[in-house]
Amino acid sequence: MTILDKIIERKNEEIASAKSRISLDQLKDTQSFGRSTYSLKESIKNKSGIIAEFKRQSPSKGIINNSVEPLEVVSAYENFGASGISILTDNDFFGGNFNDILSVRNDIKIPILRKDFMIDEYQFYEAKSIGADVILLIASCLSPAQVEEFTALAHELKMEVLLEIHTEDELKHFNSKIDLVGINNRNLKDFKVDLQHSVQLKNQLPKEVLSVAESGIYSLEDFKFLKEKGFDGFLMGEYFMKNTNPASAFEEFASQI
Ligand SMILES: O=P(O)(O)OC[C@@H](O)[C@@H](O)c1c[nH]c2ccccc12
Repeated sequence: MTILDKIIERKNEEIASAKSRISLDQLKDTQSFGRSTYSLKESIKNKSGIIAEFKRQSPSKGIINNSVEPLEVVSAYENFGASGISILTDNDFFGGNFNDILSVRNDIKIPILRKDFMIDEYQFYEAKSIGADVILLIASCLSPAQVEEFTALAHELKMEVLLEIHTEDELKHFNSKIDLVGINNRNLKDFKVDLQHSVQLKNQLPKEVLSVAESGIYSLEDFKFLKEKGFDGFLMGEYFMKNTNPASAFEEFASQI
């Protein structure tokens, strides 16, 4: 059983228990009041392209940073030019929770990506109710038909979709309704990072599609390499979060690009 299988198994239990507390019908009545929606497609074109991730821990790295508050970190990311914010809401494996989005959404005026393992329509209503603008769909957890169905649902709820792929085979999950395609430089099965592989995969996507390089961007050189190869967005978590002060790490990085 891979780590991804374990995460999905646990996610199914988590969703079942959430449904027993709040039914889908009840959830549908919950509005994300007081927050306008922001487009990542727009913001990626107009700013640095960096989607900075608030990430406390991960299965591959263990604890990354357990002593910073989401608002102090993500508002600095916004101020220093991030195109968007990614916030992990998976608790068991990544140490995140809904409150990490709830506690920042009224102060953040750039798109917020709810980063989780989306496998059930229930989670899309949850995402909307906590104030997310963008949803991640991971191809390796879904069928192409589910990707289509969930994309339509996200759009109905006025959220954009970032489809994450990692293999050539997963290119078949792409459809023209998808807003952005993320290519994960990290293989979720063995955690290996390969930037060249991502570039090769990107070149097989239609030219006009907005592309995001995800994970394992650990230096200015990595960033510049991927930018040169035509990526529009850059999803970066650990590089900033591993510092005692992620905000100043972001500021320094942003001043060099
Ligand atoms: O911390 P990194 O290596 O910069 O990676 C960020 C982000 O890409 C990574 O957290 C991620 C990419 N796809 C995911 C899917 C689920 C959970 C996490 C992820």
